[in-house]
Amino acid sequence: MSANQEASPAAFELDKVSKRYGNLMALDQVSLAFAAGSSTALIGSSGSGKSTLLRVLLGLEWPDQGTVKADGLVLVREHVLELRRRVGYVIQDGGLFPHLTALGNLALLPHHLGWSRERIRERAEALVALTHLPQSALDRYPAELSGGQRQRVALMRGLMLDPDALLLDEPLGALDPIVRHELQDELKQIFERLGKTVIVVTHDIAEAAWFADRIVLMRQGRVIQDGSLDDLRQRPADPFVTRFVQAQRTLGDAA
Ligand SMILES: Nc1ncnc2c1ncn2[C@@H]1O[C@H](COP(=O)(O)OP(=O)(O)OP(=O)(O)O)[C@@H](O)[C@H]1O
Repeated sequence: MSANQEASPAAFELDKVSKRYGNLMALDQVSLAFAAGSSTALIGSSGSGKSTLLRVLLGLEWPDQGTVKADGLVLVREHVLELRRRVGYVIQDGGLFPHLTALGNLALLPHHLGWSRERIRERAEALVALTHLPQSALDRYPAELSGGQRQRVALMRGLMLDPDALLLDEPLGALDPIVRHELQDELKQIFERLGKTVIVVTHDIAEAAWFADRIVLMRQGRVIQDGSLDDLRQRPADPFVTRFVQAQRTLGDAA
């Protein structure tokens, strides 16, 4: 995905996309565009369709109706493998293969693409520096890593092929508050430094606002509001937005 120019197409675009599982509308006429190089947070209650939206963008699920475009081109099955090489995908708990070391997990796709061992090691070491993973962790199995280290390896795996975009599905959901806070800082710096298109799913509105100026709030497969944190707080599009914002506890509530 090319640099952020006025004339360049959106990195991703959904046009009236619907996805149904049996009677359940996981996505209901969703239209959204994500500019190249932009960061967006998707929030919403459980089951509102956030993960499905990411999966549809990656061609892991196919809409029943509507079109998905990547870089201005309608996504078709023949292009999905090529798209996945250009888009890093990071999920909660990392989704690492337990029988492979961290380096083995990082090497899987590059090895498949014919990269040499030296090139893989070199890229992994560059990412160790970027993500602050201890070097020694590369040779450990996922069960021998902390939750934060596993998430760092998962992020490194998403970045191995230097993708144009990163889709992150609750990347920090399973972490303790201190590690989560640390990784929020680091991820934000990484996003800013790399300038990639980022779409991050989170349940936490403060985290959403930390990562992105643009917040898309979903409910029951629909986009309820698309704007800034300020828009959500000051100009809620629906009473649900206010309920969602107010449902996030702050320390002040406990005092
Ligand atoms: N493969 C599937 N088969 C059947 N139903 C599914 C499938 N995947 C998702 N769903 C349903 O579609 C709806 C949207 O799911 P999705 O995972 O996209 O929501 P979400 O907003 O990411 O939720 P959470 O925040 O809990 O992860 C849910 O009701 C879910 O149960």
